[in-house]
Amino acid sequence: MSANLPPLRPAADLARDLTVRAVSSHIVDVPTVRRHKLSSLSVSAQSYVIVRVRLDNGVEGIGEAATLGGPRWSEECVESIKATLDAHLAPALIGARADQFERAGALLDAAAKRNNAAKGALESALFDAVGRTLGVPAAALLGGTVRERIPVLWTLASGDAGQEIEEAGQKLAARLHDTFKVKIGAQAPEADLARLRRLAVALEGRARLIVDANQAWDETIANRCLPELAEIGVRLVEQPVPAWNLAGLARVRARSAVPLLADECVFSPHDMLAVAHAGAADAVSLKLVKHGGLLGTRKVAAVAEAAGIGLYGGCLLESSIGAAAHLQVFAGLRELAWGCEHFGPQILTDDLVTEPLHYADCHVHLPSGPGLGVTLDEDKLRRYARA
Ligand SMILES: O=C(O)C[C@H]1C=CC(=O)O1
Ligand SMILES: [Mn+2]
Repeated sequence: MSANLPPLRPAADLARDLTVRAVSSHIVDVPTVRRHKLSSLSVSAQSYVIVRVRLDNGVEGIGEAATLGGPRWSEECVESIKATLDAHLAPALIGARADQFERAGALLDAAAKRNNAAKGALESALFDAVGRTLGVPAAALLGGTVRERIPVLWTLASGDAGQEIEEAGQKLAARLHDTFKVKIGAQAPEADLARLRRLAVALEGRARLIVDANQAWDETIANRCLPELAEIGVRLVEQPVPAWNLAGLARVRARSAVPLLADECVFSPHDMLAVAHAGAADAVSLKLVKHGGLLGTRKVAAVAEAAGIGLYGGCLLESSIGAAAHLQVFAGLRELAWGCEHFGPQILTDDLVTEPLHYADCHVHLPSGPGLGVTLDEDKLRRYARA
């Protein structure tokens, strides 16, 4: 053996080092810079559960479960996530090997049905801890990267066209974003169409627009509005009808000149397969909170890829912790045709990490450090932790 190489460590040593020793979780509430209005909810603060996993080797990994408006975007809220983590998911992982990600997933699935946001946070923390131990980014543990930065859009969601035009103008001027997702469905369809027309005229030639109805419309309204959205120049329409109505979504898609993006109707790989079979979408929004972690996100992406359905890097307004976990997955997907929407860290008045994600030239950059690539700021955690 060369004198320069460190001696190989016995496998048993490494296994013991990587054993999960402790898991803890904290609820935090971080204010947003302005009110963010979706079809069925509105928030002025984002609530997360921050999960910390400590290994036998002393290394700590972090993960984040995001929610939007309590249990109104999906069924999980920070209170239920923390309770499930503390009582069921964490005990299932204590003593397990952190680097056996697939096995850890099976243990979590055996301990609790669904609860995908909670599982996603815990699995993120495992990837972070193992990556930090080995000195490699989580993306390397998933097969490596094909890109180091990703186009990132900004969401306009105050509901006030004047404010939204001004906000988009600022983002364009700073070269932070040139694509905007407009949240619709909180008001009558005609009012949203008028708002979109104003935005399209004000931003013409400078920006691309997509819309997200968050399940607000029925099939009839969708069929009535989609031709007008096409005329306005909207590039993509996200979840126009309820998640349960796949057949309706497929019928809307058959008549639509604008591509459709599946969001709330795709949590599991089985959901993705059903969307593919129904021909209900052109693209899918990938999110850790829906797919239960980095591996689950890869599985949903693989089904979409097999069906020729495009990939879009979705978010739930995560801080830099949750956003970084997403970027570790997105960086390794061969095609990410629709870019991503991880603007979350920028809509918060403050972040939870020592060095927030880097945004420039309408892209968000994959952080370069080991694990998730970001470091928890203990002071911030204390400041925003719920009493
Ligand atoms: O897409 C959603 O439904 C959730 C979220 C993501 C961006 C945003 O503004 O809301
Ligand atoms: Mn959506």
